[in-house]
Amino acid sequence: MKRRSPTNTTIMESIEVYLDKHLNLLEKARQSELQLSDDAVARVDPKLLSARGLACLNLSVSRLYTGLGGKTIVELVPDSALNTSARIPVHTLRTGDIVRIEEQPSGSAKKQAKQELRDKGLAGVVVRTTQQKIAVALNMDKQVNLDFPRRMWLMIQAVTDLKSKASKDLSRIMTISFGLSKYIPPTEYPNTDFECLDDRLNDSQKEAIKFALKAESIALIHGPPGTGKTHTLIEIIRQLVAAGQKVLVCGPSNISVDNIADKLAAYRIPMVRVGHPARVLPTVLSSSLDYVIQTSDAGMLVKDIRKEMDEKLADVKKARNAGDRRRTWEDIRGLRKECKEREIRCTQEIMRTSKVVLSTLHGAGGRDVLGQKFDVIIIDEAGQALEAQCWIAMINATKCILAGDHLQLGPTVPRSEKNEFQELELSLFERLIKLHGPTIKKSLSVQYRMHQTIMDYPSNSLYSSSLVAAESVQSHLLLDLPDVEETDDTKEPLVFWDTQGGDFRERVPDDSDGSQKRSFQEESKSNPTEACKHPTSPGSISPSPIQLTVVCAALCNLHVRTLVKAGVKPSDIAVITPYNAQVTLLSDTLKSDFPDIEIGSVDGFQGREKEAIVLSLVRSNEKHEVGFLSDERRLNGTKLPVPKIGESSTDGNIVAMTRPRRHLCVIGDSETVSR
Ligand SMILES: Nc1ncnc2c1ncn2[C@@H]1O[C@H](COP(=O)(O)OP(=O)(O)OP(=O)(O)O)[C@@H](O)[C@H]1O
Repeated sequence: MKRRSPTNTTIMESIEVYLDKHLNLLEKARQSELQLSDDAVARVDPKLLSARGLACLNLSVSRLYTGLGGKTIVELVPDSALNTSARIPVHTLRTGDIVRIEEQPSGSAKKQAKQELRDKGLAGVVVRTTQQKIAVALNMDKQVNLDFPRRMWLMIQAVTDLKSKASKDLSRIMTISFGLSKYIPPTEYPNTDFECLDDRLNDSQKEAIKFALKAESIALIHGPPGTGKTHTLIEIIRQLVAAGQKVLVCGPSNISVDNIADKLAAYRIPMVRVGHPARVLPTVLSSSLDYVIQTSDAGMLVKDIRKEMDEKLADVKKARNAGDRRRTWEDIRGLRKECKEREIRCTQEIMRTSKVVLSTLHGAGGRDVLGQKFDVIIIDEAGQALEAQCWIAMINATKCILAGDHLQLGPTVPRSEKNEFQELELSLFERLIKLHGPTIKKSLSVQYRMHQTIMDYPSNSLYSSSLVAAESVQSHLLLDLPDVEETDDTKEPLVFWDTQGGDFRERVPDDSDGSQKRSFQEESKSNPTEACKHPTSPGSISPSPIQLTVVCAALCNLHVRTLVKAGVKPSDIAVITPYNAQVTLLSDTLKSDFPDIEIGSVDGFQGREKEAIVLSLVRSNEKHEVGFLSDERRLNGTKLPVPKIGESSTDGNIVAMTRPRRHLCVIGDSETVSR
């Protein structure tokens, strides 16, 4: 029998099938997201949302003013008629979060009346939170309303474009991505044509840089945690700019883009960061498009218009009747339009002259970036991006460099009971490696973050023991930091507080309100014992930091306090937990004493590092259910070995375990987690 190889026609057909399937899943995901956000915000009792830290109730408007980019900012404070305290109750809202502001219906209001109030609500982005106020930039302009369904819509557009191109003019990147062309790696790197601008680069980084610069159309850089992926990309960007090329740098999240912008800022390269200023790191704000516009000559004119808008906004309050009010709003709308038009002209000029443009992958689908021509597109954290997200930026590209680690958290897809979106979890980065094998990538191997002991577990379980700890970090400990005393904790890189056997069952909120709350409960567990402020009997808990020791009680608070007492700065510590409810509880108990401590979720901490990480795993129940922790995505597609007490620690969050530099403390029930 003769073996036949597939013809181009059959391959084209299979590409079409693949893209159609993708489109179908994205559309379903969009519908499901719309429904979910509806469920979460519209149908769940606001009190329940507030108890989860996802909403703030009983606030009133204290001020309206115009902020960066001509956006109307509304400042909210506790309503004195409904609150005894001037402090906003504990919540998890952070700068950059997309929120809705709605008038609160009275408890007795009819369902329809409540819905009407909801429909009148406005979306916005949190620009500032303090204990006394929350400021929100209102989204008057639909363009900037990048909520999840809209982001899905951008992805659907990208795949639709891809499908139409697939039938006529496929670029080289596309033929490689769909297996129509073989990947031919740039095999020769004459040393003469490459001189590093950064003399600290190690050999694997230099190899990856040469590979990426030489590649004709596409190159992948695989960077396990702390191996200097961002560092390597900075050198690539500097080299490209030095060669007169224009570069678009993207990532799936704001933080992935800002990590690069932050480091690039030191080299004074003309760059601009596109995106909502409230969602940009403060250190990057001076490169943000809105800021650059504001400080330009054209921006000065815009500033005057904004001043006039503020005066008009103040006039709205003073208006004597509905007619006056309507006319003032019309004036404001006119001024806002003028402001926008001037800003668009100014934006085009800035985009034209910037050598480096940075934006999220979704931002690349916005009008500021669309229409610009780039020589190279760089995507960082590509292992975390949905394939469709990458195509938003790559659709017209002639050369792409993708950097990432497909073994860390993959793309986040909407949850569904039937697991129907699982196929979307395969990132383009991972698919390309599967399609073309290791020839399409170069891997970085020296890590500059973790102590050797912290590194060993992720290295052995995920990276075939290929990671090497740089000399500068392999034995560094908390006690080596200035002003830190030597204690049992500060001289240990790895501590496991095992709550197994102790009476530390998790708290499930009262379910008196019916089944609609179940998903919230399932998503958000808290374990008050792990988070409690005053340990019940600290004397009975041996704080001896023996690696992976079984102790009766493991208390997150106690551990943090012990570290701080030994001289570790709260700003060098982060507490990570997979559940929002635990974040709220920990914020409640720790933040007032240590405002600089970071408390967050596993997903939110990807790409970050701290000297010490306390990982609170929460789950501890009779049935030994691990729920979220057993999520394959969080296990990076790798089956974890069952831990043997005293031998190795394990949890579903290896990613979180790769964030500390000198000290990792894992708190959890070894029996629950091992199952
Ligand atoms: N060649 C090098 N020499 C010395 N330090 C380095 C080198 N490369 C990177 N580093 C340092 O290693 C740390 C991690 O680098 P970077 O943030 O670029 O890693 P990463 O791979 O992007 O990390 P992750 O993806 O895990 O967040 C940084 O502190 C960086 O300064």
